[in-house]
Amino acid sequence: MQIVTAKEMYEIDRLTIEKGGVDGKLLMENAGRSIVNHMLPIIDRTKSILVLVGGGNNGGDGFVIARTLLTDGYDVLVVQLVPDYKIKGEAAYHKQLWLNFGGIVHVFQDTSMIRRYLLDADIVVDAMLGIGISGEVRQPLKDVIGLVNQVEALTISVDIPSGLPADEGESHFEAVVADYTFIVEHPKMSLFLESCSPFYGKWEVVKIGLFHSNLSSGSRIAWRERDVKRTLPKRSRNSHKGTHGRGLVIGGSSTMPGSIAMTLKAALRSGAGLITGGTINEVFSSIASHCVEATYLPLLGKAGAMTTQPVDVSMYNAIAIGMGMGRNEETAAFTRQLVKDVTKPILIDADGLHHIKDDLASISQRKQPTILTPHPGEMAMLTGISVREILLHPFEVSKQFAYEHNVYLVLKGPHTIITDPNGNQLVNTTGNQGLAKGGSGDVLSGVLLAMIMQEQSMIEALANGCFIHGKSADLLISSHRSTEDLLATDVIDGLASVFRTL
Ligand SMILES: NC(=O)C1=CN([C@@H]2O[C@H](COP(=O)(O)OP(=O)(O)OC[C@H]3O[C@@H](n4cnc5c(N)ncnc54)[C@H](O)[C@@H]3O)[C@@H](O)[C@H]2O)[C@@H](O)CC1
Ligand SMILES: Nc1ncnc2c1ncn2[C@@H]1O[C@H](COP(=O)(O)OP(=O)(O)O)[C@@H](O)[C@H]1O
Ligand SMILES: [K+]
Repeated sequence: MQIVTAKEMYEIDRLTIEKGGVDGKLLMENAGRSIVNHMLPIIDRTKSILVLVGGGNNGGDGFVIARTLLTDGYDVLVVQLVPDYKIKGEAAYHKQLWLNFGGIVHVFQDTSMIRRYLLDADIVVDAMLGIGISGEVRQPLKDVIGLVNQVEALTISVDIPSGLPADEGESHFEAVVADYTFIVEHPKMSLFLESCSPFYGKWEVVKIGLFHSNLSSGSRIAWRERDVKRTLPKRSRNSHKGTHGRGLVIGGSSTMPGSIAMTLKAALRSGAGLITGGTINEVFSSIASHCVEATYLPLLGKAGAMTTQPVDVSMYNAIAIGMGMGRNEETAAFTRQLVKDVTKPILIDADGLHHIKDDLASISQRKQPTILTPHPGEMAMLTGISVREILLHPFEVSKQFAYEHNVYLVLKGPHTIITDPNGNQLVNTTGNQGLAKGGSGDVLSGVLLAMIMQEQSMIEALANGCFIHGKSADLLISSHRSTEDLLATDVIDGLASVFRTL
């Protein structure tokens, strides 16, 4: 499912009309009708429906929705928020159809009129502003958006909640807080931004028959279950433990022994053939009892943390480093040296990211894939860009960084963005706030390590790992866990139910 900017969406519209020969009026009809089909399970004939129509094509969709519902016997009222002369083109055509079919258009007079209609409505269809918004919302729409957000009625937004930007980078907006949004054809970038996603409510993408095209701006795809099912390698009946990779996890320190244990266990639970934990002597005993299936590589420690030493990694297919290592300077030097020497794919997380912060130039020279898995705070530390700016432009910041440093970047969050060194991006669609707890990242690293050792493209392996990790949390909170009590170790246990369905 391609994620688009407003500009890309207009380009796809244009191609559909010019190359595909599909009339814009037909597309609008398709959009309105498809949205009604998606609305039917959540509305019923006893409810009164108010359609708020703006001056662009989003409003045009609103006229089609109103007509489709009216002809199906629903109680529908249309309020047009702009003067008649502003309704043009395809929207004017569909307004005329609405009138031909016996519909009435109530033109906006003042906010008290809107307040009255809103109080009488059970359902509000928000077709005021779509992806054509520019600048701050003007009056009277600004007030109307405020009123829509005050009333009890169920709010259904068409394509995008009115007032919300489609793209990243906007920090000031006033928008409808929708209960449902039916997104036309492609999710817009803002659906995956922390500041914007709550406005969408529950969402679904409705297909209207647009042209399929490869955008010149590179691929940006929402990674869903069907993608995982398509790309996840199947375990052969004849496989042996060596087939699924031999992985090394380096981490842990006297104060943080648990994190490496979680990474080891998660890797094993995600199909890795053989996993070794590289950690200091004083940590072994405490973690070995938690993960008896792993083997261990003793490393030299000083003051409870790893110190500089050579490590033979020749027998491993991939390495994960950083979890629970601590920030000691000798540990940092050890990490930097290892990352430089190792000619295997290497995943760097947590403290490991701090250690390589000033060594990104040598990372970009690596011939084998380097995978960095920062959360926004770690990304800020790596880039010198504030967390606020990162969250405002996560797609752009990720793309620049991955390209500049020749790395695979997994920028973690409610919508984790995975970027390859060419700037292709996959966005995870699973996970919930139960994961916002210590240890979730360690588990993710283990799942990712297992994935990258199995045959699949690197970016898909990372996206599959993120999907599986989030899905485990989703299944757990839909059964016997809550977002409050969910623990990282539960997410490891939950991996079984995810793999059974894939
Ligand atoms: N080809 C088509 O006809 C299709 C149109 N579609 C719909 O069309 C929408 C995009 O249509 P448009 O490009 O006409 O854009 P919009 O419908 O988002 O709105 C543009 C209108 O809003 C006004 N406006 C812009 N910024 C404003 C602000 N800050 N405050 C107040 N008013 C403002 C403009 O004056 C203009 O009248 C999509 O979101 C989608 O709903 C889809 O149905 C897909 C197919
Ligand atoms: N609100 C949320 N919704 C969905 N996933 C989340 C949320 N918060 C965190 N996560 C996921 O949980 C993991 C947290 O990783 P990280 O921040 O490194 O945790 P830690 O360092 O505590 O182990 C990431 O995979 C992230 O995507
Ligand atoms: K809208």
